[in-house]
Amino acid sequence: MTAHEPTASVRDTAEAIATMEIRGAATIAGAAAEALAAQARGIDPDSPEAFCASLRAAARTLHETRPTAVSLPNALRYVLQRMDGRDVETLRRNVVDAVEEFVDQLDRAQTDLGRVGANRLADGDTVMTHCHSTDALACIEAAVEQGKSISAVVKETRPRNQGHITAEQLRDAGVPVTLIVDSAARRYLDTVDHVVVGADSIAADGGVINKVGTSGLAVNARERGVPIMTAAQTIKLHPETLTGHTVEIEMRSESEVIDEDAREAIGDISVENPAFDVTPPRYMDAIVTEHGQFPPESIVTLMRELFGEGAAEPWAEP
Ligand SMILES: O=P(O)(O)OC[C@H]1O[C@H](OP(=O)(O)O)[C@H](O)[C@@H]1O
Repeated sequence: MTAHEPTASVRDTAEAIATMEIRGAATIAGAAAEALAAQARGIDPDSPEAFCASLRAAARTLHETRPTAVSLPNALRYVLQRMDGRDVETLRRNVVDAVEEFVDQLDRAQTDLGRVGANRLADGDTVMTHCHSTDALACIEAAVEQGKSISAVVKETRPRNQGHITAEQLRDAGVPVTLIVDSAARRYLDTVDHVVVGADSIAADGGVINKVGTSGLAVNARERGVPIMTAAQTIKLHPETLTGHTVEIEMRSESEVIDEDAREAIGDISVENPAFDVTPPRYMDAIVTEHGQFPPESIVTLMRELFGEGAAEPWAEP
């Protein structure tokens, strides 16, 4: 291994993110930051420049895994911007400290936004969920902690069925759960009081990029008069959209949609598997963050406050 190559720990984390063994925007961010700390601890470069080059290379490897959740580059940027010092030991300490600080903030932000989201829920409410979002769950769990009785209708969320994880975690929190197939969502909207989803990225115009199926759910919720909120800590804000960039939607393998036997039996068709979609701001009632709730159209104000006019690549040299 040359000094610039990622350590095994970075390669393992990158592999786990790409295969979705580690998944969910906030969890990916925490894992990527921890991998940078492991890289900082695990190398013995002969100069401060070599240390920095090695951390930047690790950041690139981690970034190349999945394209949509901006929490990943935001995490890398947070840590690398604090990579400061004239000697290797100082640089190492600063990176490790920045990672600890980042992970603390991640946990605190989720707790804080959970309380905000919980205030939107009333005692006796039934909520509908899509996919598995730790930010969305934080809102429901905080409502339960406030003493509210909450029930949930959980969409299974094909093709990877992350709804099963949501169902299990809500059951553990004492929330009665009804699991439904995705196509039953509109029927069950008549029985719910609120839809709560997470986000992988939020664009400057207030568009919410989340697990595919969110936009259809939001349109149906609006048609049924059911309020829908996105729970998203501010590391989900996508700074590059401030300067006109769009968010890349990850296309995943067709093997998640159809197994080999069925594929062979059907023959010559094409299969597509986009992992995310964009919900236009007009179909979302609120974005709930650790800084309070925002109408989607006003999220750009918070974005400018936190990121200025945009952001460079995480590995850009200062
Ligand atoms: O950060 P938290 O709220 O945990 O998750 C946010 C989002 O990340 C997930 O993506 P995937 O399952 O990694 O494709 C879902 O789309 C979920 O809403």
